[in-house]
Amino acid sequence: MSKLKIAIQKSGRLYEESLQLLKDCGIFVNNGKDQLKVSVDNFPMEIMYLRNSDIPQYLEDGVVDVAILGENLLVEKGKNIKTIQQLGFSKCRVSLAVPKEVESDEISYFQGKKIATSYPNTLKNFLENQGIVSDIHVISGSVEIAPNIGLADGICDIVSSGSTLFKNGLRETVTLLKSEAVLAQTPQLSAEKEAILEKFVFRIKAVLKAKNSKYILLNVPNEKIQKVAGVLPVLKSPTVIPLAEEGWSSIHSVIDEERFWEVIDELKENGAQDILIIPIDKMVI
Ligand SMILES: Nc1ncnc2c1ncn2[C@@H]1O[C@H](COP(=O)(O)OP(=O)(O)OP(=O)(O)O)[C@@H](O)[C@H]1O
Ligand SMILES: O=P(O)(O)OC[C@H]1O[C@H](OP(=O)(O)OP(=O)(O)O)[C@H](O)[C@@H]1O
Ligand SMILES: [Mg+2]
Repeated sequence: MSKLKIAIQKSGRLYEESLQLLKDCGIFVNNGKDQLKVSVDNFPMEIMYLRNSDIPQYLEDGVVDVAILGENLLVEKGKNIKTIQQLGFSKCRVSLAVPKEVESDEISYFQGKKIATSYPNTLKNFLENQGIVSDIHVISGSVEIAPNIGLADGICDIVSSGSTLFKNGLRETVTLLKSEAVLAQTPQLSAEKEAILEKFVFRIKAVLKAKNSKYILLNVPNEKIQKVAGVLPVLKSPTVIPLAEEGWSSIHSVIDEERFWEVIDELKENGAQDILIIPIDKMVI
């Protein structure tokens, strides 16, 4: 029987959460990461631990079937690779930054300037579209140090919290793109592997949906059920269960975590009491 070969990052920003996602999907990995290729007992899958930056090539060549990698890398490598699913972690952006003394926020600042980056293709395409000609200097890491050591006038690199820029006396000016971890696939998959992938993606969707949703329980006087239920953004319609105390009911529903904070005051104003919010493990709808 076929196994779906999945590449995940060997170590780095994506490693922990990629493994956690597999675990949440009920896929239990047998060995530690010292082995570069490991099998799975309870799902037709084989895991390869690779460098994030090598993964696009492996996908294009069909050496691996699917992979979890940073979306920004697919843009950089420009490969013919299909993104199947956004995974919601390792969120970052690729941005231009300048020494904090530079006043300009404009892309025109970079005209004729030297820019250090690990993402030359992304930068080159962006500058071309903007009609800016710069001298791109490629370095593979610690890009933020470049302006301080006189290597460049600015940089183009990954920014998340912005603390690396801050510590190095730099300031983000222009965002080229936003990125997060994605599940991507090789151009050609056998029907058998497609079927395994479909099961895998089904599980991922259930996990992601559950992460963003919460189970909500609240008590309400019967005459206010309609009003409170009207405030709740529900899946279908809320479950209403009578309480032992006459004239009161318990309403159960599922709510987007973000929406909860939006509607909490409205729920209370409309008579909801004893509100409980509970995490959901998996959600299949
Ligand atoms: N500070 C950050 N915050 C959030 N996501 C990040 C951050 N830095 C990088 N990423 C994302 O995680 C991915 C992996 O980054 P990481 O620095 O671990 O590896 P890498 O340097 O790209 O590659 P390799 O595995 O080849 O050494 C990046 O492609 C990007 O999408
Ligand atoms: O905005 P921040 O939250 O500070 O994150 C941005 C930093 O994170 C990444 O480096 P990483 O720590 O992955 O080191 P690396 O260069 O060795 O990959 C990136 O290259 C930036 O330097
Ligand atoms: Mg990095």
